[in-house]
Amino acid sequence: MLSDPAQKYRAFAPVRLAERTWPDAVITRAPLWCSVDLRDGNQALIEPMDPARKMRLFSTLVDIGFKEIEVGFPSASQADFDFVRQLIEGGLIPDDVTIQVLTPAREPLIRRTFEALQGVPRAIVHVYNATAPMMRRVVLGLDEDGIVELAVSHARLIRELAAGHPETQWTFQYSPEMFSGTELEFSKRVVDAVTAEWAPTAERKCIINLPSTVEHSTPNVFADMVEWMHRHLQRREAIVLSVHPHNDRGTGTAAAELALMAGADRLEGCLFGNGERTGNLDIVNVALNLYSQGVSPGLDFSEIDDIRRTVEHCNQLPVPARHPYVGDLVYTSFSGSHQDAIKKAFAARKEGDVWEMPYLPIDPQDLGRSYEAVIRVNSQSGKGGIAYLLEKEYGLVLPRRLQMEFSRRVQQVMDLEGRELGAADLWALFDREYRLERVALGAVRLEEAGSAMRVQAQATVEGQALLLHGEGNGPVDAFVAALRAHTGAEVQVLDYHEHSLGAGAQARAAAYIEMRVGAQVLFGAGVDANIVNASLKALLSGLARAGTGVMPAAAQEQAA
Ligand SMILES: CC(=O)SCCNC(=O)CCNC(=O)[C@H](O)C(C)(C)COP(=O)(O)OP(=O)(O)OC[C@H]1O[C@@H](n2cnc3c(N)ncnc32)[C@H](O)[C@@H]1OP(=O)(O)O
Ligand SMILES: CC(C)C(=O)C(=O)O
Ligand SMILES: [Mg+2]
Repeated sequence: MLSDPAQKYRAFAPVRLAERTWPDAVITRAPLWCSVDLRDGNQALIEPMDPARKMRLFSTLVDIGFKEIEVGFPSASQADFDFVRQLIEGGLIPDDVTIQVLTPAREPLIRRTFEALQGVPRAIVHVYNATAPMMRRVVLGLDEDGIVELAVSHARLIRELAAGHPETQWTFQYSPEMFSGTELEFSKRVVDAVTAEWAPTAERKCIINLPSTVEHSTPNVFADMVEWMHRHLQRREAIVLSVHPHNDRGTGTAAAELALMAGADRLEGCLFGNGERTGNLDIVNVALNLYSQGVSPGLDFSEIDDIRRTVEHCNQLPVPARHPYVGDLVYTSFSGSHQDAIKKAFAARKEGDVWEMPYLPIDPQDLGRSYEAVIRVNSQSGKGGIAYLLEKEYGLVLPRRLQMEFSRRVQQVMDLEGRELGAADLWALFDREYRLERVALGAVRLEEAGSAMRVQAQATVEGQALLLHGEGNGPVDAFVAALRAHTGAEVQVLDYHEHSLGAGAQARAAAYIEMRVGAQVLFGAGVDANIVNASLKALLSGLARAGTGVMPAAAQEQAA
């Protein structure tokens, strides 16, 4: 890299726009959307879509709700020409959808474009030519007058060819290519000349599309340029003002949103931002940004993963894991403090509440995503995330101090294995740590003895059979007395929690008991169909975890 990049690169000149209004504007309704996936997206693919892929993407775009779809560049190739014919001849264009096709301002290519459109009920003919100074000089070798003449003569040809097919409802669209790099006064001059030729009316508008063919400036400068055009263009009332941002600086979405605030009516872009170089505007991003503000985008992304799969198949390009709203990881928190806040916010949330969820700008379920991936546990996670997963996936509601105890165990495993632990891993670890499978109760007899309760129980702990006898003021107290007698250790219950797991005939109880065993304070946990047995199992679990010798039943009998 250069130590002084100014030797090679020029700063973009700001726009002198007095009293710009866009900074105070608020977007309260969706723009008109036009998908250019099948044209700008397609022309940027390593392998352009085959007809089957094009058709699949077209029908997905229709299902999403796009009413304007640029379906190709029919004069570029036989494949694009045939695709347009297939749509028209197959009657595959829904009545509320208008197809759009792109052509350069070149006579043979415009004529070929009209051939492709024969018999179409409605169409947008989109013509472009270079207007930027560098392109005028280097590509076309024309001065400003020459460019205006080029644009107007081809606009005229389009009007004339369309007039020959009154059975079609035509809309004309013009793009000064590299609007983002063209002097504003000159963009206006060309556009005004084109609209003078087309003579649109408020009832039959034309579309003027302002592309940031290459993104050169901060998005506020693009917004100034759009507002300038919005204010200065002739026949504005007869124009649908469209923008077509690309994403070279990574600010395509910002540019599109600020352009809407600056007076644009329509956005062109691609699903998940496919397109030339860094891509076209990501329409999904803007649409869901609107949705997150309570504005209906008029596009349906309820099954966003299905759409992503289709787009990946058609484009043969992956959508990255961090991609806004759709990437695999975009609703996932790994870090402890985020998980803690999400868990608490879910617990505090009531049906019908406005969505106010830390770290989740929209509800993943609205896009067909489950909450499963919201929290994932790795070495950056804390107790909140672990507890969330066990609760969401296995119904265990761990008391806070048990969460802290178990998360230390999880951390040890994580440090050892250095990998992410899923809900099933956590459940397996919980099961192992709290001996859920390794504590069993056989016959348990409880009987009242005056005001006391007497218990006699057969149990198996870590493969050892036990016979337990004790008396206390309730089943738990009596069982604690039995454990005390059995182990000779001081056993004391410090805290007790239980809840049901599941509902109906399959319901079980989970019990968590914080206990002192000798000098140790720790938790035991038990799950059983019977609530008392769940508690007794929790006591045995704690005892086993404490490592206090549990005597087998045979040895016990001998000792007796
Ligand atoms: C910003 C955008 O996305 S614009 C859309 C871009 N998309 C595409 O280009 C995809 C489809 N394109 C194609 O298939 C081809 O480029 C075609 C069929 C359009 C044209 O192919 P070719 O005729 O072989 O020309 P090629 O693309 O190589 O070069 C363009 C030529 O047209 C000239 N040209 C460009 N615009 C115009 C114009 N409006 N009028 C006259 N000539 C023009 C260029 O100067 C160049 O001329 P040269 O060959 O004498 O130097
Ligand atoms: C043809 C035009 C609209 C284009 O794709 C661009 O300038 O990016
Ligand atoms: Mg483009």
